[in-house]
Amino acid sequence: MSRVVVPENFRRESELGARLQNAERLLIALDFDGTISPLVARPEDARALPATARLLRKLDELAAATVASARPTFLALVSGRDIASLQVVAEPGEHSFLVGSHGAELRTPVTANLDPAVPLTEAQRELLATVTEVLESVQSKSPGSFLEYKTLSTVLHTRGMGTEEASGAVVMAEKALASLNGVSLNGVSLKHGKEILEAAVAHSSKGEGLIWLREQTGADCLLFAGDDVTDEQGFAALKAGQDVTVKVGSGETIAEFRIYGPESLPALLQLVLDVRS
Ligand SMILES: O=P(O)(O)OC[C@H]1O[C@H](O[C@H]2O[C@H](CO)[C@@H](O)[C@H](O)[C@H]2O)[C@H](O)[C@@H](O)[C@@H]1O
Repeated sequence: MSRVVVPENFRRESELGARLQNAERLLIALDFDGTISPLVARPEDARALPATARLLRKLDELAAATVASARPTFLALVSGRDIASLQVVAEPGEHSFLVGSHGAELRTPVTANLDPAVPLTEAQRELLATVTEVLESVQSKSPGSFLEYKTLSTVLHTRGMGTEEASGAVVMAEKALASLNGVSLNGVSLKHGKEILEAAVAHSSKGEGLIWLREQTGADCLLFAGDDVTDEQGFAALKAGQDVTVKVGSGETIAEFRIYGPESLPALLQLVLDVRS
């Protein structure tokens, strides 16, 4: 069971603080929607809470200042969004690593601002067009739903619909995809998230993204905070008792610690700055 840490207690949570302080090479990896930003009706309207945005800028500066030192602190955003969308809504600093599309897109600070376009194979392009057509048909029969078009996936959003209508739309989409004639769905990864169903043409996970980040940074302690079901694969890839896993908000989790929501994140980031600056 994860331990709830309320902001006022961070300083007394000696174990959490000690791991962050004692790490030689620390990496702070944060999910975006539901962690850095509160969840909102439209994906394009999501933004970091002002206090979080300010502290992320400070952590990005800390990353720049310590990168060549014996005790670096690295920062990464690890999102289900594609990197092009993440750059717009998260406005990441120049010294941050970016993991987009649930681990399928990987950028170091040096490559983060290069062309975000991901080359798709012809087969992926065709498959994405096919699943998108299916989801468009479902969406047209599901008032209140809408689609989000991403580099490697299409997402059916049901936020704002009634609970029954929303689960009906998701089931309809799953059935329609499963009954596609003559199309192999081996290349499709279906991901359930918070009031979304995503059909991706790349198989990747946040766990793979975090393993890549550890290789890139040589971090001996990695803090990962996330709110969604896809973040559980990230928690699973980390080392119990050495790394720090933080579930943001309610819901089942394998994370060791839990905070109430995005509004509690600034206190955690401030603790990181206090023990690492
Ligand atoms: O890994 P994340 O950075 O948390 O991205 C996961 C998905 O986030 C977005 O959807 C969620 O946030 C939306 C805006 O707050 C909300 O409307 C939606 O209901 C949430 O599921 C994003 O739109 C997806 O593409 C990401 O995969």
